[in-house]
Amino acid sequence: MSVNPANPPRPALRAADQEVFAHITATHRWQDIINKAIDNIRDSLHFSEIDKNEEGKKIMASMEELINQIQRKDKLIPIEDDGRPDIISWNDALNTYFKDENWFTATWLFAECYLYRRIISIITNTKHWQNYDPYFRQKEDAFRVSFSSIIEFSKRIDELISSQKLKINDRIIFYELAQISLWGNATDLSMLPNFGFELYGDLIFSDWLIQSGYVSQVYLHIKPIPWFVSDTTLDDFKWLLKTLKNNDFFSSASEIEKRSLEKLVDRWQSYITNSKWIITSDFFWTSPYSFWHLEEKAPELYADLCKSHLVIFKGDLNYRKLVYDCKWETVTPFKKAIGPLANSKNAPPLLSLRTGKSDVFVGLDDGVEKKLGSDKSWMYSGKYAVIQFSEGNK
Ligand SMILES: O=P(O)(O)OC[C@H]1O[C@](O)(CO)[C@@H](O)[C@@H]1O
Repeated sequence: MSVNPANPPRPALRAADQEVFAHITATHRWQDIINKAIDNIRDSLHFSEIDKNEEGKKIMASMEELINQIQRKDKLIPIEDDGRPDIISWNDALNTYFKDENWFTATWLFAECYLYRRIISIITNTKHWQNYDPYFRQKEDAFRVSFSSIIEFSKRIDELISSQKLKINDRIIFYELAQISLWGNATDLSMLPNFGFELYGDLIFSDWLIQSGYVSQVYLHIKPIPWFVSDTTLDDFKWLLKTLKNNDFFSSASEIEKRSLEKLVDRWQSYITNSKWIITSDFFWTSPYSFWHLEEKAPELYADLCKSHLVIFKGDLNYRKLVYDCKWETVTPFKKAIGPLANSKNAPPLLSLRTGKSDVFVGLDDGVEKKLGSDKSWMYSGKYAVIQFSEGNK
């Protein structure tokens, strides 16, 4: 049988397997995430907006029903059409590969992506809440607690840029910024914040890459819908730039600090105006498919990525999609585990920055797994990270 979403190259991770982290996410984490979204909607109800409130209450009821479906281990049902362009492909994948499966027997990758897509369908199918982001409040709170690091980095980037102009310590700076970008992703919004600092850290890194002259353009691939709580949407991106210039938000910052933030945002906005930063989005990123299917399912996106000198994948979900979220031996070479993305014609050079938050690691040296012990929580604790590279096949 060919490799497909129900038949990954190695046995799939499934929530039904009580030994794996997938099980914990399906039995606890998903419900926490939905409950927080329900709380956010409840807090957004406003006494004067009767129609909107009624709809909000219906959304909350549908989300509660979603929790019940998970707890009862119901079969996965088609996603209600919400008019978004990916709905047909989603339901095709469901019917083709997971028709009689439930939340626990389907592959973890499919079931988890399906959960986030179901949430968005509930919200989109309304009049007053269509563009509501059920995770925005967590993202905003996360940003607030990163306040001092944000200010610190706006000052530091200026210094980095001037030291770069003197061509000092390039390698060290690159290494440090890549690490900030990597560890900014160490936690999850269901536990601790990551959006606030993660996106900011990634933009600081992109800024330096442009300023250093190492790259002339950066494509930032964002999500077309709210996704896995902390993932960045276009609204998040705009909000970040606006908020960095918001004197009220940063009211306790000194004048010098405010000026450094303003300078930073002005530069970032000029990158957008001058097409040095290109913000782009594709529904493939919020599809249930592993990146093994990138070329087949999103040929134009794949062709665009192939033009890049380096494609950087950030985060745990991207890693799971790169390696097909299955039970590889930890010593499996990274390039083997990413399959076609390493060896298809024109495959681009690719770098993965990932802190471990799920049950899959590849590319480890012999003996490393043994050293880390039989308790497999090291894989998903967020304590360990991998930086892995494939030179592609140009
Ligand atoms: O934001 P990231 O790093 O992609 O993390 C998402 C990951 O977090 C988890 O939800 C587990 O905490 C995984 O299911 C998923 O792979």
